[in-house]
Amino acid sequence: MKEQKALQQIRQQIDDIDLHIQQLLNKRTALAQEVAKVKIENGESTNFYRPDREAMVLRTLMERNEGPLAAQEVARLFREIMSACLAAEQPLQVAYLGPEGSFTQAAAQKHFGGSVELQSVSTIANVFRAVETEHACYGVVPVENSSEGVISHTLDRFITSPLKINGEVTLPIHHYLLGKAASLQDITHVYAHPQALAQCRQWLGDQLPQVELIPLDSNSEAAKRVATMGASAAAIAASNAAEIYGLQVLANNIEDESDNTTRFLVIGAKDVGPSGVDKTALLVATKNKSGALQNLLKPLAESGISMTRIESRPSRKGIWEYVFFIDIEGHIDEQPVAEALERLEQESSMFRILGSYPKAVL
Ligand SMILES: C=C(O[C@@H]1C=C(C(=O)O)C=C[C@H]1O)C(=O)O
Repeated sequence: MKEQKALQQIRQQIDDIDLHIQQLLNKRTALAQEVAKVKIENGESTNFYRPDREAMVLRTLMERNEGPLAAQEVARLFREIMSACLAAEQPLQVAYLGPEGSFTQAAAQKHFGGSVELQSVSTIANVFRAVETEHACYGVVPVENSSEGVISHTLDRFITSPLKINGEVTLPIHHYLLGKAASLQDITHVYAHPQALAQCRQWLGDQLPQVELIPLDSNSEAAKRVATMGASAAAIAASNAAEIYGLQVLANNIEDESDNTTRFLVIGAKDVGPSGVDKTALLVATKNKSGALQNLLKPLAESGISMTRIESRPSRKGIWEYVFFIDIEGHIDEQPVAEALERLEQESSMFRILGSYPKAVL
């Protein structure tokens, strides 16, 4: 009886707080709508998304958090609040490498929250096209995996696309073997994206040494296909693909590296302002790979700008032997970065800034 009363009192307090939270959320939404009005008055387009501002809001929340809610949880909740506020200004269309249930969809959701309109697109090239043709405001594509390296399809599209990098998302990746087989012995074919096949190479070699491995455009495409096939077919995909396509989980966490992580890029048509903790991606070419590369990178080293990644790819244009994808820390609007890049540009035969964007917060 006493316990019941105590619970009742606590729940009354929770109800009161919920009322306040709800009123405050509606006030916050109304203010976001006011921001939208001001943006329209200033002649901005109806794309109100500001990744720099959102990153700043999330970082501030995490820094000042005193618990008992974990900072990561607070950020996740506010990610959703901002997503809802933005949708109340104007819903965003975001194209991602599908089909439904793909890791890229999970990355898009993690970055934009649940209130955006997600559009499933069949290839990386089509994600770029959807944004280039303004069928979507933003796109999300995978760019590198911690165990398998770079996704060259994505990098190669930047050589010809005018789009900018507006953000990054990192996602821990766990692979599942999905299908209808009663036992692993019944499986003769395994379908998946080449990256997933590579990330599970050892497990497949140990557990299914005889099967034929068939590469497809995406893991969820593999799950979708396997759903129409007999019990000898299996797919490697994310766990949520099992539910979406009505398949059984035959084995879980089959990736060879337990800390397997994929990094995704958010692409858009516009530049993003500085958020205080940013990265800049460059596309640079030299005529002579070995000698010129050192000169190219000297301005960065001399300005103390840290380079977080360099990747070389064949230029595909014939004029240059190689192009380099370089990631550095800092935003192009910061003076030391701008100065170093000006010098770097002088050393290169082609130079493009693919975008300055906030470092992933979540
Ligand atoms: C409200 C704004 O618009 C959007 C919504 C935001 C929010 O809910 O805090 C932040 C940035 C924008 O994506 C704004 O620009 O401040």
